Amino acid sequence: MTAAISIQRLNHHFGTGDLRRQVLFDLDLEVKTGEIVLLTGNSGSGKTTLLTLIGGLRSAQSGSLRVLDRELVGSKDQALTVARREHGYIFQAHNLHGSLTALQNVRMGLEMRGSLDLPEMDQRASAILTTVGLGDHLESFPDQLSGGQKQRVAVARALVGNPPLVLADEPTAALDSRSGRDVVNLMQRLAREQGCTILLVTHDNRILDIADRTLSMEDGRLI
Ligand SMILES: Nc1ncnc2c1ncn2[C@@H]1O[C@H](COP(=O)(O)OP(=O)(O)OP(=O)(O)O)[C@@H](O)[C@H]1O
Repeated sequence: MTAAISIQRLNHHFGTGDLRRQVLFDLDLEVKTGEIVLLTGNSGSGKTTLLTLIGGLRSAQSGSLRVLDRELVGSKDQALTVARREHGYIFQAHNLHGSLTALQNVRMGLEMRGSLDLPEMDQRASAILTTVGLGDHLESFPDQLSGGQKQRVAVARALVGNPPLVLADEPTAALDSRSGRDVVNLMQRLAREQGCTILLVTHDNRILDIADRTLSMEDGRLI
């Protein structure tokens, strides 16, 4: 299997001058295509920083960071924008648009790609919402949905475009154990069906069993 993510000697600093501080130290990591990898570690250990670098949400400074066969260290903003379109993101605070229905929120996951017409986008959005158990809530607005339902909309939006890589930052943190379990089971099932790679940051011990591999970070290092 080829690597979806390949990292060598990755370092990262925040700030400049006297305030410059190193937060990631000499990371090496390979994640294979189709692998589900969980990333755990104490608060402040660097998990989110690593996830945002892999996702092209911030610029990688040194070492090598290859994601889906694209080198991100030294990449221009434009190349990072192109890279970002290939990933699905799921965040703790689901980031749904309050003025859009569940269907319209999920459709946004396809609109960025720009290759499908409206009826086809609606059909795919509605199909994946049905898969996540929200077929009866296509026209619901986020504030008409429970936390678990909103998170399932966010999962549907991240996965609707069949991204080869899904990055998730504490997707279950705001959920009770039953909803959290539903959300990760769903991610796992869709990942297996679509063959995508998942990297998931979590403090949630209840979901460790979905992983092919669990990594831990401490003070900016992978241990
Ligand atoms: N934009 C920033 N500017 C300066 N320092 C930052 C910035 N973002 C994060 N840091 C620092 O980098 C370190 C790693 O933070 P990061 O958010 O990656 O940790 P984390 O493991 O995801 O923590 P948590 O589990 O609390 O989300 C912390 O010391 C944090 O204070």
